[in-house]
Amino acid sequence: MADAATFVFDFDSTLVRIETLEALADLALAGCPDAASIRTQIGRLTDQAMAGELDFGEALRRRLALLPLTREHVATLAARILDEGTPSVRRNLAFFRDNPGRIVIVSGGFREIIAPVAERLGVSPDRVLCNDLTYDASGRVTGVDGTNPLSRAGGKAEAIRGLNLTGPIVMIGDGWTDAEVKLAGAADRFYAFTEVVRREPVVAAADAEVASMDELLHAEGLTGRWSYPRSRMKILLLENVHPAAVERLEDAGYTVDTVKGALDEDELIARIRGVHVLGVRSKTQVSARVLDAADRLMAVAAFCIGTNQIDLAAAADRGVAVFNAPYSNTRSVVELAVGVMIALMRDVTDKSAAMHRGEWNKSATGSRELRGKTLGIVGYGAIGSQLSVLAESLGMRVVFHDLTERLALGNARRLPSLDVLLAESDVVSLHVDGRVENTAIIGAAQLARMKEGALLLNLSRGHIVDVGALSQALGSGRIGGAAVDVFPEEPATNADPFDSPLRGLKNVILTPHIGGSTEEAQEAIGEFAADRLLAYLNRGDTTFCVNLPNVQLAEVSGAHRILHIHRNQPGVLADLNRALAAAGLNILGQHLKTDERTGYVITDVDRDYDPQALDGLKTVAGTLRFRLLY
Ligand SMILES: NC(=O)C1=CN([C@@H]2O[C@H](COP(=O)(O)OP(=O)(O)OC[C@H]3O[C@@H](n4cnc5c(N)ncnc54)[C@H](O)[C@@H]3O)[C@@H](O)[C@H]2O)C=CC1
Ligand SMILES: O=C(O)CCC(=O)C(=O)O
Repeated sequence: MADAATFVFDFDSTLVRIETLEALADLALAGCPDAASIRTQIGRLTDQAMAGELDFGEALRRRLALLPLTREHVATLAARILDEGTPSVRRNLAFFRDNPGRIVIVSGGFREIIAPVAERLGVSPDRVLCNDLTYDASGRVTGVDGTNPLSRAGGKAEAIRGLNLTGPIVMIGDGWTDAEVKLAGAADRFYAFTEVVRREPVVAAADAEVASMDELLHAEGLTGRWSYPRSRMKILLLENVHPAAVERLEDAGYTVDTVKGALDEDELIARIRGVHVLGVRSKTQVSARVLDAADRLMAVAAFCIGTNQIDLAAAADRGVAVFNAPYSNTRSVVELAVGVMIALMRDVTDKSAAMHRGEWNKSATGSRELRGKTLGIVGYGAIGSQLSVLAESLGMRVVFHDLTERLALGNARRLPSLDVLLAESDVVSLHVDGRVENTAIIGAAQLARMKEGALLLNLSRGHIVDVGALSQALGSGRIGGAAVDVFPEEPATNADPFDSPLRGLKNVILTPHIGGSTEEAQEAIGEFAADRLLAYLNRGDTTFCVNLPNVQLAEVSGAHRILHIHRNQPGVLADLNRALAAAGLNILGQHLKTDERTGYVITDVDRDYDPQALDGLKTVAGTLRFRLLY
């Protein structure tokens, strides 16, 4: 049988996320007046050596000579070096512990610092190849042991050869001295490790680049902490999603790309290949055509409440989960609705505009209080019912109409139809969702049923109102004023122009779809939606998913998890379990949840199985998507 590969790891910026010598310089130079200039010189020498521009041994000697380094400084760094582990190495300690005979550490760094890390990783001292510092009688560092090949240029290749390893040798590191090992013929493969630092010449000289231990193990066909390297999973976030989301997703190890504005269908089709997760807000249309072009897509997140911009059924039919943030901007919309109601009642915006033109018009005519007026809320969901509470506390009477049964809060009264509500209300506020059937539910006929001079608010979706009819009703004075935040056609970015028949009308407040645009709401949405995505990607949890059955799941522990999304048709679970049994997989736990369209089966199995056995599961009739998680 062929010998298994030996993995030879560099230390600085590979197994740990620091450059040892720079950390020692920080300690040795604390309080030194020339610290900044010495540090700059040391940093430059390190970079030159790592990029292959300066002989390594020469750079090491020059750097040590610049430093008043003592045994205490070295001991201080050694005491805290375990805290400096590279994140993906810390995640994959099991790989090191399970393969003690296959790991070597080779470094131009120093034994006192490397030893604690080697011990934690289970690497025996004879497989730790590094420099030994020399000290004078007072404990000051004088240099390194010059007989050690690692104190010289090309020393890594020589040191590795000295081990007389059999089988393939795989070198992993971030620096030029690591690339040299392969160039000198002392390694069969060289991976440029770029989790901590990415050096172009090193990447260019490598057989492949790996941005984490997970990618390395995946590239070498080995089992790591995760079933798939997260850094290879591409997340594309459009429409200026809050940085809190980017941070959360990147911290979890995923690769995130952002785009400031919305993309149109063709632009999105051009960008979607290779994307595993797409994040949008209200403007990007995720159509069946887009989903067809998506070859890797697993999930879409609407970083907002509305999901009418996403073809939910088409996504479900392709096994793509869709999430939103149903409550994170609710309060912001409600506060804006209250604000514009007061502003319309008091004609604030027209009066303010007149003042800016230098006109003083102090008059109470047409200005009214909210107190005692009737607010008609159309759509008594999260926003509508929250508005109901605030409006009552301002002294308004609240009536509402909803298609489904809703709990009337406070003294709010449910009305049997939209028409009755329109006839009773002094202010009508629309908070229905953006389903296609709601197109133009407020048109000329409905406006004609409203009280003379009543106010209309639309902070839901643009297509709900026929804006041509509204413009006529406002122009004729039939409707006393309107506040409109959403439009049938909205510019894709802030740089694009806006037009509407509502422009220039008296007592009309137009806002650029900012109902949910507060700092608080955007941050909360970013965090919530990112957490939902992570729960789905990392453990298969579909809580709050709007197009697949919701299943709440704990972290996978001591098992492998098989996620199977299928068309809801007879016999799928039986077929799946037959396939699991045929593959000899031992089931530890299983959940099935279905809706009228789709089924979702989660099966936790013993880790001990032949991975090829899983192929049979993908062929179960009705399968839409299959995923393995651990
Ligand atoms: N302007 C903005 O920035 C924002 C706008 N929105 C919009 O507000 C909408 C509502 O949000 P939520 O209250 O959280 O949604 P929700 O789903 O909790 O409530 C919507 C309610 O409308 C009802 N409904 C639907 N069609 C109806 C109809 N024709 N007649 C009567 N009732 C109807 C539903 O039964 C439901 O109770 C969102 O779907 C979104 O389109 C949401 C957030 C920010
Ligand atoms: O500002 C946004 O992203 C859209 C807000 C919105 O309309 C929603 O949450 O549904």
